[in-house]
Formats: sequence, structure tokens, C-alpha cells
Amino acid sequence: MSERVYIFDTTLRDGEQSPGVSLNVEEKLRIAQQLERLKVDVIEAGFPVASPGDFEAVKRIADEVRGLEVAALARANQRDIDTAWEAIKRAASPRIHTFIATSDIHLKYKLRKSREEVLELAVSAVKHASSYTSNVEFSAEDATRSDLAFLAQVVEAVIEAGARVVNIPDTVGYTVPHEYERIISYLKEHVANIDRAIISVHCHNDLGLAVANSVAAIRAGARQIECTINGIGERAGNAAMEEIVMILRTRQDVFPYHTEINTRQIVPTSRLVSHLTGMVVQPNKAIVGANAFAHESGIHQDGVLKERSTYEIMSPEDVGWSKSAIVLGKHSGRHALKAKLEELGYHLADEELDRVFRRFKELADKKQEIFDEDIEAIVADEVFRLPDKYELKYLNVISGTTTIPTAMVEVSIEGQGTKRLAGFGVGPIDAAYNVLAQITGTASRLLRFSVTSITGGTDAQGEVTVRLEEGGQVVMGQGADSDIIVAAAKAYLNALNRLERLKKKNERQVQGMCPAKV
Ligand SMILES: CC(=O)SCCNC(=O)CCNC(=O)[C@H](O)C(C)(C)COP(=O)(O)OP(=O)(O)OC[C@H]1O[C@@H](n2cnc3c(N)ncnc32)[C@H](O)[C@@H]1OP(=O)(O)O
Ligand SMILES: CC(C)C(=O)C(=O)O
Ligand SMILES: [Mg+2]
Repeated sequence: MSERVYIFDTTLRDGEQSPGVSLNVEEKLRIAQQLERLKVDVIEAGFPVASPGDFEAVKRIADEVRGLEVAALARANQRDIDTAWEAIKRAASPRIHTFIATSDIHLKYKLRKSREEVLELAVSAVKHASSYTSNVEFSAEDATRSDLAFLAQVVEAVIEAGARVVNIPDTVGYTVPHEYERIISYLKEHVANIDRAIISVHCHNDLGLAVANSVAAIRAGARQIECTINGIGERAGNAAMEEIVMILRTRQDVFPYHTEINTRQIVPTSRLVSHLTGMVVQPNKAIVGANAFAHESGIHQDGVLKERSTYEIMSPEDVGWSKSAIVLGKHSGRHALKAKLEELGYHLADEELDRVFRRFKELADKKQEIFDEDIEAIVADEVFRLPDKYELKYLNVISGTTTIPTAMVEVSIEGQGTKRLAGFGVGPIDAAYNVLAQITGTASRLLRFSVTSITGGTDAQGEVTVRLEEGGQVVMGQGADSDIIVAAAKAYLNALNRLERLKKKNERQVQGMCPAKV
């Protein structure tokens, strides 16, 4: 049997640090439950001291998602660690993840501390965390720009203090594969007690090398990989889990290691994360992009038809692309819909299934064949988007060659009832957006608007993605519908709802509502 590599998923912590992404407690819980189905080893559920919402989300995940380790992040100080522990203490297997930077550049400009002070803070943080649990991880932030001898000194000291996992992050995505391999090898050679801990790596994608660096580190001895679904995360993102897992699986000849990931859950997880975060997956993205297994040119098609392995190195079914026998349409019932949803990785409660079924029937009346993507769009809309401040209740748009485009809109606003207004624009979407902007009183600017067809044909569902900016905050919004103008209105409101959530989160931080003592 090959050696095991542990998968530490940080979609809910570093992934949520993607600009414009803010997940509510329900959304985080859904993703955590899906990560459990995917069989990751550890999830980093959040940074509990960051906000009451993050604290609550980590706590709910720790209480309700029992089949994996739940980690919480904490700076190297007592209050962060106490708060992290408070949030995860009821988890089936809790882990405190504490960190401090070790590079001179971070010490000098950010922490304003000497190496001696940082060493002491690291050790006392790990000792304090160890007073709660033996499952403590320490990260040396910006490790790849740190002096190697000092890095080795810190790593040795934190292992001595009780760290069970030592993470060597490439925080700013600066290293390259052969250099990273050398850093990990150096630590293996120069840290006397290194065999008492698992070496972990956490790579960012600033130079597009996060995945390459992660697998290089495995060659040198790392046995835990920190990564995110779809590679989302701070700036250019983190290493994409699906890519790392499939590299190990596909290239066993080069990497004789395995993970316990249920690869068939990869695509459903990717879609769920994309829908809930609003981070669209580019079509040419490896493994989970819409084109990842599509063959366009004749020579390739001919090859694949004769023998699939001529142009496919993995099987699409292995990563969860479905070739289902269940075709959904207007005559399908609840059982078929439930079976299809489960095949796609969605395990809904009865009441949620009822809501999705109602929407499914409405769509089936308008559309001949319902595709997987249609179902996912409905689930995203019906089940995951809550609680929102704005909800579209009614939209009627008139446009054509001889009419001034006019929109009549009704929106329900949390705590204010419904508001109704009509207005004009240069086109139907412009008219709808003008009215929505007036109803909501938003001061945001539309930075980008894009439409894609989720499925083929003129009866396809359209998906609209927008990017809005307000006060320096940028958010994305998505909406899907068989009517493109309705999809556009939903996307706009979805982005406004995200902005509202970000505003609330920021207000709480400014007011210092983070749980000082919990
Ligand atoms: C590499 C990473 O991804 S690290 C994780 C980054 N994630 C986040 O920052 C998201 C959540 N963060 C937050 O909500 C806020 O930053 C909070 C609540 C954690 C802290 O807020 P504030 O107390 O207002 O501090 P602020 O964020 O402005 O500054 C960070 C402070 O922490 C210190 N600090 C940074 N890292 C560490 C660390 N690992 N250990 C101890 N102190 C640290 C900084 O030096 C600075 O201290 P100072 O106020 O004495 O100068
Ligand atoms: C907190 C640490 C692990 C981190 O996110 C980084 O260094 O990038
Ligand atoms: Mg990071």
C-alpha cells in the first residue's frame, strides 16, 4: 500500500478570504457537510476571533459535522486561541491551528518583533493550545521567505512544545518547486525532532505554481496538503484540491502516495462552492472546468471514439462528471429528482426537496429537457441563498424595436416589506437594473456583467454573473433562469445581498463585536 497524504481543506477559511466572498453560517455548514462526503481529513472551518459570524459558523460545524477533524485558526496569542477552542471544543476531533510569521520582512514591518520574541510567542502559543488539546498545528507564516536556520529553530521548538503538525506555508506564492523541495528536505535534515510531527504545506498561487509546489513538497516528505476547492483563496488563490488529488491518483508511477478522497464527489463539491461563493470556475480549469473533458477538434474526437485513452488521461466519471441514465423532464416525479440530486451530491431535507421539486416542475413546463446544470441552478437558488436582505418578487420588462425599454419590479426587503417601482433604460436589462438600484438605494457600481448559457439550445437556462463595487468592496453575484432578464435581476440582487453581508461583517469588526470572552 502506498503512503497516505492527508488533505486539509481550507476552503472555509483561506477560501473565504477571496476578495468579495462572504459566506453565511448556513452556507458554510452546507459546504462542510459536502466536504465530509468528499472525505477530506481536516477542514479549517474558520478564524473564530475574526467575527461573531465566523465564531458561530465554526461552532455549528464542530457540533454538526462529525466525520472529520475540525480546525480553527488562531494568531499566536491567548485570546485567539481561547476563542478558537471555545468554538471547536465539542467537535468529534478538534484541532487548534496557531500561526506566526517567521520571515524577517514580516517580523520587521508587520509584527515589529525580534526573532527571539517571535520564537517565544510561537512556543507559548503552542503550549497554551496544547493545554486544551493534543491536536495542535503550528504554521510558520511566510516560511518560504524565512531564514532557513531560524525556520528550523522555530519548527524544532514548536514540536518540542507540543505541535503535532508543522505547516511550512508559501504564504505569498513566491517559491518554485525545486526550491520548495529543498526547504522541506532541509527541515527534515536539520530539525532533530521532525519525526514527531507531520509536515504540512500550504501554497498560494501568485505565480501559478501552488499545485506544482504542493506536489514537489510531497516528494520531499510533506504528508499534509492544505488546499481549497477550485483553488479559491487570498489573492490568486490556494492550491486546488481537485488537481492535487488527481495528480496523485493519475501519476502513481511518479507519486506513490494516496489520499482517502472520494473523487466522485469532486465535481459536485466544486459546483457547490462556486455557487455559494460566487467564484465562477473558468471553463478550461483542470478537472472541474466545463471543458475539462470536452473534445472539440475532429482528430481528437476520432481518437476518443476509437479509444478514449488516446486523449483522456482520467475518466470524467471518476471525478463526478455524470453520464446519468436518469433523464428529467416534465413527467418526472419526486423519486427521480431525489435520485438525480443525490447523484449530483445534494442530500436535501424533505422540505427542501419539495421547494426544489416545485421549481423543477415550473421549469419543466417551459423547457423540454432538464439538465444536471439546470437542477444545480435551482438548488443553488432555492436552498443555499439564505438569509438574503433582498428578494425578487416580480419582474415584467417590455422591450422591442419600437418600445422604450421599461421594467416593472417588486422586491421584498428584509424588515421593510415589499417595494414596487417602474422605470426605463437603454435596454431591458438596463431598465431592470435602474429600477432595482432605485428600490434598494444602492450606491454600488457595476464593474462587470457576463451571460453564459448553462445548457445548450434556445430553451437553455442562462446564468448571469455580475461584479459590483461599493466603498472599495468588490462582490460577485450569480443568477440563473430560463429568462435571461430574470437571471440578470437575480444576479444583481445576489451581489447586493453579498454586499449587505460584507457591510454587516465590517460593522461588527469596527464595533469590536468579536467575542472577547466566550
Ligand atoms: C496568512 C493568512 O492568511 S493569516 C489569516 C488572515 N485572515 C484574516 O486576517 C481574516 C480575519 N481577520 C480579522 O478579522 C482581523 O484581522 C482580526 C479580528 C483577526 C484582528 O483585527 P485587529 O485586532 O483589528 O487587527 P488588524 O487585523 O488590524 O492587525 C493585525 C494585528 O495582529 C498582529 N498579528 C498578525 N499576525 C499575528 C500572529 N500570527 N500572531 C500574533 N499577532 C499577529 C499584527 O501585528 C497586528 O497587531 P498590531 O495591532 O499590534 O499592529
Ligand atoms: C495562516 C497561514 C497558514 C496562511 O494562510 C498562509 O500562510 O498563507
Ligand atoms: Mg494562506
